[in-house]
Amino acid sequence: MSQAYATEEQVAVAAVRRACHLTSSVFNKLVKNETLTKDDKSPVTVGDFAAQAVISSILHHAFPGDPIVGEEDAADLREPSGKEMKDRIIALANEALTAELGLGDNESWGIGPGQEKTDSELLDAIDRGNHEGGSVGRMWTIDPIDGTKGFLRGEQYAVCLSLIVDSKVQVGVIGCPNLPVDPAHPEKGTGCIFTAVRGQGAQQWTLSGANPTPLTIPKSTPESLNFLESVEAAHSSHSFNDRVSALLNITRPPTRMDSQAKYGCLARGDGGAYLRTPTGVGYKEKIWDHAPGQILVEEAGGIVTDSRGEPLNFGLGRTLGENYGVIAAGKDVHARMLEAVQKALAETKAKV
Ligand SMILES: Nc1ncnc2c1ncn2[C@@H]1O[C@H](COP(=O)(O)O)[C@@H](O)[C@H]1OP(=O)(O)O
Ligand SMILES: [Mg+2]
Ligand SMILES: [Mg+2]
Ligand SMILES: [Mg+2]
Repeated sequence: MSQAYATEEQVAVAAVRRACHLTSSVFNKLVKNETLTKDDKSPVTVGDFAAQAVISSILHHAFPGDPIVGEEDAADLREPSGKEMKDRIIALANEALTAELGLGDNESWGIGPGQEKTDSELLDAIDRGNHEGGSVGRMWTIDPIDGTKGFLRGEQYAVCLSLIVDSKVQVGVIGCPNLPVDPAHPEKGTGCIFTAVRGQGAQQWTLSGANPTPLTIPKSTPESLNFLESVEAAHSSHSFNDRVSALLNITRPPTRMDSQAKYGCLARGDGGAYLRTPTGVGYKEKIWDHAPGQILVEEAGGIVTDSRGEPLNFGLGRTLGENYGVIAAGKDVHARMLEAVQKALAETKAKV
């Protein structure tokens, strides 16, 4: 008997790999009118839309009944003013979908030469990400470009996909085209895919889907430990992390990086711990921003909770509900970190 979720993992890797090639090739060709500002003031590019179209189209061919919770929607592209951008997105998505079959690919997933899709098929694929989420049944999450600000700076970003079943993440895939394969050996170049299947461990692959390496979070000491945190101070409080670092006697400076590449780095031992603290009231974390990272860290032997020590709840809808931040670390570090976070939170409350 084959292992649980073997096909889901294979399809997810194929989809993320095609989306990674698309986003990294589009970066060099991006022009000014190919980025929009969304209602929440965050940027979205032709790369985000086209990558969601590609992943969603592949999922629809492989698992037609599965709902999708995706970050983007095609409303702006259906407006007459969005025609130029839409045409570019359709061309990019079709180029990615019709590229030659690679390792593990199957043409029944709607990919390979000759498998062009129509405009309306691809816009519908983007909009199929409108599922409301919930606690029952299967659903996929797509973040076609996580860390769009990092992508636009030419720094880290990630193509993120997960399968959630009855609120529990079962498969997670994170593609990081700009991440060094091995930080100790820059000559090996960039581009990694991280995968995890519940109960089957975590792995790092090359972008072409070769050389899987199992990942385990190494043990840390205060001297070897450092934080992985957002570049954007508006996404996670840098000063709060500094206070937690001080409480833990951490001497190394934090590594700042956009996107769920941080979870990949934690899983392979590039940094000691991931800490994300709300910067104000109102922002709710999205499930697509943490589901693949959570399973990756857990399968690499770590723990992921919020600042109360509770597991993240992926069954509440498109968001994680009220925002209590995220703490992710190896088993030996997590309890100490939780204690320090709670102490720092109590200090903050005492001040106001
Ligand atoms: N105020 C906020 N607090 C926390 N995360 C945010 C906030 N605004 C946007 N984000 C999301 O944080 C994620 C990136 O995290 P990081 O900074 O750690 O890389 C993105 O998905 C980004 O959304 P978006 O995709 O809309 O840019
Ligand atoms: Mg994101
Ligand atoms: Mg995104
Ligand atoms: Mg975004």
